[in-house]
Amino acid sequence: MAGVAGRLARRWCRSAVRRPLKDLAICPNQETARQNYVDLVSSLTSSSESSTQVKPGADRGQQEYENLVVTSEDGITKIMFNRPTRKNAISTQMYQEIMLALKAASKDDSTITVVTGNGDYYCSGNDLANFTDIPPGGVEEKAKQSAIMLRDFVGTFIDFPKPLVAVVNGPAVGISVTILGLFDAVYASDRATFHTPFSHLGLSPEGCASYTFPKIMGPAKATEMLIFGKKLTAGEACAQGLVTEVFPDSTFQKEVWTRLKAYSKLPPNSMRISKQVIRNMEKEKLHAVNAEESSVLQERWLSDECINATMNFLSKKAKL
Ligand SMILES: CCCCCC/C=C/C(=O)SCCNC(=O)CCNC(=O)[C@H](O)C(C)(C)COP(=O)(O)OP(=O)(O)OC[C@H]1O[C@@H](n2cnc3c(N)ncnc32)[C@H](O)[C@@H]1OP(=O)(O)O
Repeated sequence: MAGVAGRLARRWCRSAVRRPLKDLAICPNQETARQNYVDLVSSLTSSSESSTQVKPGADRGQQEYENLVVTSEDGITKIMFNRPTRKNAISTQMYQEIMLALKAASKDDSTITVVTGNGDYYCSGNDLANFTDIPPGGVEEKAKQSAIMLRDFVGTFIDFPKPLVAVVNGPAVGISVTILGLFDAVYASDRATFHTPFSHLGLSPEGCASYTFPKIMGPAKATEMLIFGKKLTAGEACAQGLVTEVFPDSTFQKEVWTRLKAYSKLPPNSMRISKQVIRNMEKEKLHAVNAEESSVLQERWLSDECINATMNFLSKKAKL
């Protein structure tokens, strides 16, 4: 395994050159109730003050990321996955970039944050080549590092303080589907599909889907997705409550962005506080679920079922 993995790693792994990223502090997401009240009243009573809190993107430079395009305009920060030739598969570096981009968005002056994909896919999930980059500590160490990264990655979505919207422009696979349960709205093109083939890959659910999916769609439908790997159309995902609304692909971008621009003009503090009210009771539970899922996956990654499925994909013997 180590020899094959090493050869595949050399073939697959990206250059070690990393573009430096600005060190971004995490914005405290728990203000005092008093401050929230003062902010909220200010935003509702003073339109001029509210507009200073939501500056359009003119004064914002575009942050440099290797695998994302992040822009901020009209009160909306857009985080776009940008590895279209890899169907926007999430590499190790990309997980880090997404976390940085979300942390930056959580404290910028936008009101809404949108996640979307560049090209024909929304995202094909975890980059299966991530597991070929074996550290000196071996596969056990790799599994441990991956579990920590996964827990941090999903935790960033759990804690995200503003309305978070997914604009699902095409097929979505794996972790890009499971974390949708942590978004506040999901708009999908009718070209999009939703696929979590964990059993096919010898894996188990992450992204808190083991908790959010049964809650959203009921245990029986969640089983079909998370255990049997049933791929849903956008219409099916909408009927089951995972997707907010489906649009024809021909008008998808225009319709969704028109709507989001209107929503972004709503008072930002009010939206943020409403999100807290809706989500905060669940946060502790979600972090516990995230920790448990990550720890179970740490074991799964070392299983023969998972290693064989990954090797089959990387050696071009299998696709979904
Ligand atoms: C480590 C931290 C956390 C891990 C969390 C656990 C996460 C779990 C998951 O996300 S499970 C889901 C994993 N994803 C997959 O299994 C998808 C694998 N990809 C495919 O089956 C297919 O590529 C496809 C169905 C998505 C698209 O098929 P097709 O339209 O025929 O395109 P290509 O296969 O030719 O794709 C183009 C190019 O991209 C490479 N690629 C696509 N997806 C991935 C991927 N997920 N990982 C690695 N590489 C991917 C594909 O191999 C092609 O490469 P090539 O041009 O042949 O070199």
